[in-house]
Amino acid sequence: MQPTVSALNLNYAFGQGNLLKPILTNINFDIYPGEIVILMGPSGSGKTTLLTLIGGLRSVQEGSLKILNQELHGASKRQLTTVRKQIGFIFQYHNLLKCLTVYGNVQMSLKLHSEIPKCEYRPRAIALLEAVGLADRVDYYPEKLSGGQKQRVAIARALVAQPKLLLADEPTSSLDSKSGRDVVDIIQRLAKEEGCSVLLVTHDNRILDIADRILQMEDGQLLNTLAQLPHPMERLARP
Ligand SMILES: Nc1ncnc2c1ncn2[C@@H]1O[C@H](COP(=O)(O)OP(=O)(O)OP(=O)(O)O)[C@@H](O)[C@H]1O
Repeated sequence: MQPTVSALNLNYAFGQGNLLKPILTNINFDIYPGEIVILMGPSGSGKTTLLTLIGGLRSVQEGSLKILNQELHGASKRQLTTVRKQIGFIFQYHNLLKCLTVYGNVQMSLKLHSEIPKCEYRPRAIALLEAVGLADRVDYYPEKLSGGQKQRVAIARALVAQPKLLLADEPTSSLDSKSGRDVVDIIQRLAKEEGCSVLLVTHDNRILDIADRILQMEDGQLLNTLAQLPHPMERLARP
């Protein structure tokens, strides 16, 4: 089984010369198809930086980072765009467009994919909105929705094009505990149904049970490295 994400000796720094500030040091890990991995660690330890590298939103400086078999180190803008299109993103604040309805926000993701025929936009978007429990809010504007409902629209938007990888940065931090629970339950259910790998950054201890694996980051290093972890096939084989 090919990993969805594969990081090898990955280093990253902000700044240059005397002001060089190492942020990520010798990061090694893999994420396999269908796995849900939670990334935890103190504020400033480098979690968001790692997530944005994986999402092709920053350039890899040193080491290897393969996403869906595409090496991001040295990748062209075009290659990065192609990789980004295959990833679903969910951020702390849903980032919905206020001027578009719920349907319009979800449909936007599909428009990035020229291979998806226009006639499929509506049925696909509605199916996802039903899956996140918002079938009756399709034509609403975001301002009429609660925080939890907005975040569920963001999930639908992230998953509607059936990405192989979902990156979520603090998806529950702006939500009360019940809405937060609903949001991660939906992420877990849809990810498993679609065989999508998930990397989720959180400080929220209440949602750790959805993880197949938890990675701890401290001062830009992963504490539990790949070498100490069982291979996913081994885990699956256990009773
Ligand atoms: N654009 C930037 N330029 C310089 N330093 C930065 C930049 N962005 C982040 N940093 C620094 O990099 C370090 C890691 O930041 P990062 O946002 O990845 O941490 P984090 O673990 O996600 O933190 P939090 O949990 O608070 O979101 C921090 O010390 C931060 O100040």
